[in-house]
Amino acid sequence: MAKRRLTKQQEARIRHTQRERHRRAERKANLVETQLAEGQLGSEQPGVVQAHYGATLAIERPEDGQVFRCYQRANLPALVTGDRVTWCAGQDDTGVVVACEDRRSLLVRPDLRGQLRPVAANIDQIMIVFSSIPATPLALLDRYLVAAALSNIEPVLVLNKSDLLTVDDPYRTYLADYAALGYRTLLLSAKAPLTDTLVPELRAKTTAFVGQSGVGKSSLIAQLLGDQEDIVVGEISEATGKGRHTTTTAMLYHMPQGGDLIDSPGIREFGLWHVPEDQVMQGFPDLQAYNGQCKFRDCSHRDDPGCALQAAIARGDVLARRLDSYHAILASLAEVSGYRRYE
Ligand SMILES: Nc1nc2c(ncn2[C@@H]2O[C@H](COP(=O)(O)OP(=O)(O)OP(=O)(O)O)[C@@H](O)[C@H]2O)c(=O)[nH]1
Ligand SMILES: [Zn+2]
Repeated sequence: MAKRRLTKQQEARIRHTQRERHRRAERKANLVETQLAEGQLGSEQPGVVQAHYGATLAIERPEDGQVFRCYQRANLPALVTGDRVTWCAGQDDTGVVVACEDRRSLLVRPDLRGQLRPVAANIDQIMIVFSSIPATPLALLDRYLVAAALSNIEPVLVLNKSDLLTVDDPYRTYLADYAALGYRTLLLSAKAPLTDTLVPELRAKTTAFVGQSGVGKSSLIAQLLGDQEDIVVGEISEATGKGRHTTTTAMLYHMPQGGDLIDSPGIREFGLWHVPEDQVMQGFPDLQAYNGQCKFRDCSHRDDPGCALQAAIARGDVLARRLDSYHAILASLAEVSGYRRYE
């Protein structure tokens, strides 16, 4: 996927265009309300939010894949990519969204003022991609797992670049450790066909890919989408005048071999969004099993007497590095107050 590096001038132009578009959209939204009131719109039909641009939504009609530029009724909550909606067609590939289905899951992230904003809906699973080169820190993987647990989205640990692993590579052990903890795991290479590895895991589901820079997310996604990305984004550009290079909104794609993909630069950084300190333990089911069994209620799980976690480690029932990871994540949260560090 193309990387975006914009100059200040380009950014200013984009902001200007966005403001203009927003104004036009507001006028259109009023018009749409009038049309709706006067019965000038088509009958209600199902749709999927494929992308979200300021005040307009790209709504895909599932039966033929055609994309419509829609406004949403004022009484609806903020809709996001992945939302299943009911909408009515207007003139010239436009329409209005009149209802939104309940969401199976919702990714939210704090904005610059710390308010949680929805980013994408109905994601079923998150592929946490990692590699030995560059070496992904295990605490980072654990951080993604915390974020996945808090979002109620199933994580899958994907060790990419299997072609670079040595026979006794420690990353093989790390992957096996996660499998032993009960997580789904995959070992694969973006340099090889994904037909028997990744593809079957994606069917009939909506997936997002996350992971640190350089682990191979773009390579995997490019192989999964083929030429699709251009086709889909091309359609949107035509409808809204917004080119692909200015698109930072989450996009929903259909993968030719089955399943949907929701992707954006922001979503790829998913695990680095703020995590509330008191909920970090939720991403560590193996540690959580012992939570509350320590001698002291305010046990720091370090060298306190009667710590159930330290005892479990000593018995070999818990991996020491998972507790290290837990402490590292807590420390990183305490270091700088709030989410800004992770923006
Ligand atoms: N040997 C090997 N190289 C790979 C594999 N997957 C990706 N690469 C290479 O790793 C480098 C980084 O891959 P990308 O797909 O750009 O990684 P990314 O995760 O999208 O990185 P960002 O865009 O920075 O987030 C590229 O040079 C790829 O060719 C793999 O399975 N094996
Ligand atoms: Zn303890």
